[in-house]
Amino acid sequence: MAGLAGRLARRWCSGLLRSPLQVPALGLHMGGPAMRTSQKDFNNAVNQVKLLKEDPGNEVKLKLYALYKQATEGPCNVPKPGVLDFINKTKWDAWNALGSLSKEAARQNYVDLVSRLSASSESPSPEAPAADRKQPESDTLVVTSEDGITTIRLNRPTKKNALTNQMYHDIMAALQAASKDESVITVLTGSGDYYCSGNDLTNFASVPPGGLEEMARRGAVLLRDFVNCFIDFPKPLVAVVNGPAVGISVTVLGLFDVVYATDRATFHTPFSHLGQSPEGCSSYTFPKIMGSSKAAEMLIFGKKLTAQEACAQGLVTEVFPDGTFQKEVWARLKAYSKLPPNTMRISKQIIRNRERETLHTVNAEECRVLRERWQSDECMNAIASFLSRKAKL
Ligand SMILES: CCCCC/C=C/CC(=O)SCCNC(=O)CCNC(=O)[C@H](O)C(C)(C)COP(=O)(O)OP(=O)(O)OC[C@H]1O[C@@H](n2cnc3c(N)ncnc32)[C@H](O)[C@@H]1OP(=O)(O)O
Repeated sequence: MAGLAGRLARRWCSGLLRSPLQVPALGLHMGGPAMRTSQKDFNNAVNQVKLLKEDPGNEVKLKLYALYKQATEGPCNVPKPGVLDFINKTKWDAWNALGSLSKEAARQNYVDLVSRLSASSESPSPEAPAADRKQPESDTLVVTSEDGITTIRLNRPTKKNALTNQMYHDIMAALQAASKDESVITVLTGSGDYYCSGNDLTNFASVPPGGLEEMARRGAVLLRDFVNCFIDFPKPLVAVVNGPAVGISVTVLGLFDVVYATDRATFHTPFSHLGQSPEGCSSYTFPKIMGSSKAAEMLIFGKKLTAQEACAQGLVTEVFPDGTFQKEVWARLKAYSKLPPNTMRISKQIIRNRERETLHTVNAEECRVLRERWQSDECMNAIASFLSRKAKL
């Protein structure tokens, strides 16, 4: 499943390549001073776009759209679409960002861009990174099993391992499989410089036919099922936090048995900034782990903890220098994986079982509250700000 903005953008961008940008036909009035780019060059470039062999990606299509509008209509002169009209707002932002660029310069830029795209689509370099090409969904999670350890690796480093809807499903399936496989320890970790940047905010951009209400209902069901998998996981569960962690990737840590972190990691739950409320049972586990006032500072005010602070508060088991993190942690986990599996499982059960029912109740309540939050103006505005690149943490 693709995210909201991505999907919306893809939908209009694909139309954009089929018909000349879904804007008025090219009966252009391009008089004025001598131009380096003739109307014929420009018309040719518009036609050439439709013949590109490779999809140039959404960013480029957005650039083409904006240049086309500027070249044909001049500076953006239409009212800004509403905050929830994501597609048109993204297009408007791109056009508006060209400011007072002249029609002539926009035409030239458009022709230059198309000519670069045509050249690269004629001679593709296999070594060139396919930045705009979408990875198959299955690549965003990599599951391996070795030395008695099943490792579930978030593998979307270019998006800081933000969790798409598909990834929630894949992680649930991986946990189900790991609970039954031969391994004795299960590890969750990330690829690249981040552990995980939390929920992919574009998940909220795909508003289904039932509207915001239906989107919030589906989100709450998915979140509840996802967190339940952590509550019920029967074997020792270890987080190897290889970098900064945000949102839901932090809150579920309270349901892990052990959390190892690089000293580069940070722990951030910016729910108030996003008009959202705590999940992952953190409204229960965090006060229990670190005391209610420290938990409030994280969950209400969004205080970001360093790895050392998170360790001092009991959320992290141990912090390692980044240079030796992987080596030290995996050596230790390999040694632990030689311990008797049944004994470890039984010990986990006796530690966790007492509060399992409570955790399910907490999870259900947090999802109920979030379902309402996701329909609030505060939340929608925060997400729209992020999607329009105006805000980040
Ligand atoms: C089923 C629903 C369940 C819902 C459960 C609810 C969970 C709540 C949460 O998880 S709340 C937390 C949500 N996360 C965020 O708010 C983080 C948003 N991201 C950022 O603020 C920043 O990206 C950053 C601080 C994580 C990293 O900043 P940096 O400058 O180092 O890197 P970039 O911003 O350039 O990021 C690289 C690209 O990755 C995209 N990206 C990063 N995080 C997310 C995200 N959470 N959602 C969507 N996209 C994300 C970012 O947009 C860049 O993409 P681009 O290269 O295409 O521009």
